[in-house]
Amino acid sequence: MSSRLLSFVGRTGRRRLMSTAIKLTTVEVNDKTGIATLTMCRPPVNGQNLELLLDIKSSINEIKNNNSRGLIITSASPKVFSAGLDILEMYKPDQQRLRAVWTELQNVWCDLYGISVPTAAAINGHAPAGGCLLATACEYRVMVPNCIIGLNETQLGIIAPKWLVSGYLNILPKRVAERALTQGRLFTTDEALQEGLIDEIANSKEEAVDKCVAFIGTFAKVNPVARALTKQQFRADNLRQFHKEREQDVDDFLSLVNRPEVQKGIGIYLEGLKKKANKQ
Ligand SMILES: CC/C=C\C/C=C\C/C=C\C/C=C/C(=O)SCCNC(=O)CCNC(=O)[C@H](O)C(C)(C)COP(=O)(O)OP(=O)(O)OC[C@H]1O[C@@H](n2cnc3c(N)ncnc32)[C@H](O)[C@@H]1OP(=O)(O)O
Repeated sequence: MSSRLLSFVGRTGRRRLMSTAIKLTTVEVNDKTGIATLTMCRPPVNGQNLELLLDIKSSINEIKNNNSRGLIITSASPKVFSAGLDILEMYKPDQQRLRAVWTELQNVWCDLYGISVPTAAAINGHAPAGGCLLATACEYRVMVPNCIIGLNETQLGIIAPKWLVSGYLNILPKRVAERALTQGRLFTTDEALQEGLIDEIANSKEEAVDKCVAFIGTFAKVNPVARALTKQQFRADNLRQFHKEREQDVDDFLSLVNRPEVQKGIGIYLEGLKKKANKQ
């Protein structure tokens, strides 16, 4: 939950500031299907800052505890599923906050990757880097046309840690994953379908959600405990490895981001994003 200062003029005519709690995710459970939809709502691009990550984590936990039959993750933004980590969190960072950001990204990944109910991503817009991470943590992906998805870290001069790559390796053949990661390739929707990075294309967000619901529906007649244990068997090795390395991984991330050449690169990248946005 993030707090925002609202400014208003009170009865005395003085401007007052009021702090309100704003949730950056919503959870809606469909009464008929029992499926929960987790929607990210941090305009304009669902940049994963500390508050969004905390809210995603708490929404996943809410879904874990409310007996939902499945989880669909999507975005309230019309063009972007998630632009990945909020780069502002990494530029000239406050060290404690940066540590918390990476720890929460780890938490979101392991909670989403490890949840026992069926999961699907309705990718209703672009999903680079951390956006792709969320989608690949799920069991099924449906994406709208003319968007991009992938792990582009090497393009930014950084490397994606092993746990982040493991989602990719669950889906893509090793040869395709290695080439895509070393190139920092962003796949178009059509390319992603061709390579198997996504499972289906849908013409709208609504259709994407419907297709995710249909996927989750395929488990209706499967014993949920047997399903959950089977999913766990497939994912346990990656999770075990992640838990062994997670503390070292935070230290590695911090030392990488704090390197002067990486800070310089992030500054240039941010400038490029702003210039591009101003041209549009
Ligand atoms: C740099 C990282 C350094 C060290 C990390 C080390 C290891 C970590 C390894 C892996 C973990 C994951 C990392 C990440 O997720 S890094 C983030 C990577 N994300 C990107 O490269 C995406 C950048 N964004 C885009 O390509 C486009 O915005 C996008 C295709 C998503 C949408 O395009 P659209 O045309 O719809 O919007 P824009 O006009 O480009 O953007 C609008 C607005 O939003 C700002 N913006 C965009 N993306 C981000 C972001 N990730 N963080 C912060 N802000 C972002 C953009 O600047 C515009 O702002 P404004 O000018 O103020 O309107």
